[in-house]
Amino acid sequence: MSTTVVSSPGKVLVAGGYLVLDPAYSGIVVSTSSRFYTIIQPAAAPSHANQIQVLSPQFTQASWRYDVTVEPKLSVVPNQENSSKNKFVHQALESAILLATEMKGSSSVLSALAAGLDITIAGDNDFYSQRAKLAELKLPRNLESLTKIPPFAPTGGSLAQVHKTGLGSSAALITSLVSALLVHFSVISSADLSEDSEGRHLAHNLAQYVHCLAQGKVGSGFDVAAAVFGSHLYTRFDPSVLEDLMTGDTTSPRTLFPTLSPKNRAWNHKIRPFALPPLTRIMLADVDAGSDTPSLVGKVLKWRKENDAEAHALWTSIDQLNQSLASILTRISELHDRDPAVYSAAVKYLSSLQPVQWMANPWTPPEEEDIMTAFYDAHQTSEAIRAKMREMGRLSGVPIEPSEQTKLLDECVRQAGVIGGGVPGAGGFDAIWLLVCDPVDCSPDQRPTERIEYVWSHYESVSPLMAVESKAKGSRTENIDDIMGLKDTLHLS
Ligand SMILES: Nc1ncnc2c1ncn2[C@@H]1O[C@H](COP(=O)(O)OP(=O)(O)OP(=O)(O)O)[C@@H](O)[C@H]1O
Ligand SMILES: C[C@@](O)(CCOP(=O)(O)O)CC(=O)O
Repeated sequence: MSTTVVSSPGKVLVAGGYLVLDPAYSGIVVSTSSRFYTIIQPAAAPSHANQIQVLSPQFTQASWRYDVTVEPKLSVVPNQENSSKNKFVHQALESAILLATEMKGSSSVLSALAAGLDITIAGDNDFYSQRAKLAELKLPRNLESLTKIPPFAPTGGSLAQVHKTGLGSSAALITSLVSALLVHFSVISSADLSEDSEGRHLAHNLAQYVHCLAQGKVGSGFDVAAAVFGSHLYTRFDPSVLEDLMTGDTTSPRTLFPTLSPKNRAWNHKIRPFALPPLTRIMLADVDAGSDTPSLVGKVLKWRKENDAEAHALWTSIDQLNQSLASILTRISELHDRDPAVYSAAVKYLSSLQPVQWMANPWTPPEEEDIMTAFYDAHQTSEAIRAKMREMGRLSGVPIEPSEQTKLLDECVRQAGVIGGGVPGAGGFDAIWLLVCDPVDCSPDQRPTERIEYVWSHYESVSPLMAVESKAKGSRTENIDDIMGLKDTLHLS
């Protein structure tokens, strides 16, 4: 049996934090070029029938063995010699293999496991903070320096110690792992993953289920949806779809397919198309601006519950702004398609001016006016979203955009060619995102990206990430030779 490689992207929730937990609202999710990769191969040592070895070479103590029994009842049991547990990997293996036995039959699964399997998991460097590595290499914290760190670099510690950057490592990992298993066990085809097929929706439903099981709760699921479908406008599914599988005795025989089937109408999430406009670039940074507050979500939801009317008004106004931002960005893409040359000239012009100056030029060529107006609207709207999210933070007593982040973001969004920015997802001290103009024919020192790097270089707390928006829409199968450094770094033959 041949090697299967599946990758799934990370995510940035640009708008819709907290709102997206409620199916009445939606969020703008951008998927990243930074991906998680799962590589499945027949075991190197053929004596390991029905045994699965999982390896995460970027971490210490990150190798897990599982013994699989298919009949009379499926079980995936961690080997006693494992030096650590990995609930996420364990749940992914158990559920994906159970689903495969339901759909393909025990004998098909047994024959795929006959020689044992070696599974390797690798995440792009962006998923884990590279701040310490840059300091160790005595390199400045900029994009150029990040290219000098080898791909899939060892983090130097264990999974429990690693400093994550918020790109959704567990969602991307689970999505790539369960999708690779479904392909390897021939439950779905490689093509299914990249098409709007039932197979792709099955992989989505399975990944959502496993992620909820491993996290012990049903989250909004935008991170898994981004890993499966790529950038989109997300409306969550009603958590009751997973109620039966999540509650009760999960060790007793379960049947997954009736619930996870793409034909199950209880999966009522909505994935609407979205992409960032041409000649713009998302810039992300790992920020170390203050103490971490893990209970942000609980506190905000408590305030919402206790202040129903005020919260309803605030949620409604934020949702209107979020939806406006999504439609303005979509309109900007349409303006590009109408006349790419005019659009390109307009982006070059916008790149040289601060947003406050964008509408001030009386000599703007008439054919560029709509484009300038749309970019200015995007800027105004994303600033208005920030203001409302600060209000949410103030009212609920939670640092959604703490003052340290406000100072940094204000300085960034004042720069020439910067459309907008914010604190992604739940907010806090750990990250920021910016959307900047990225013109084609422009000298390097005139580029908004360079200007932002210069601003960031003055902040001890800021370390950029490499990611741009993923051009491929969600999960896909890969040829291992096409992924720079994957074979070498992982010592795969
Ligand atoms: N490279 C990896 N190999 C194996 N397991 C991993 C890997 N990366 C993450 N995991 C699993 O995911 C878990 C982390 O999940 P958690 O939900 O805490 O992160 P997250 O919220 O997705 O992180 P972030 O959004 O900051 O990337 C780890 O404990 C581990 O079980
Ligand atoms: C607050 C919330 O809406 C977004 C959390 O996003 P992030 O993990 O901070 O990127 C929670 C959720 O949607 O699961």
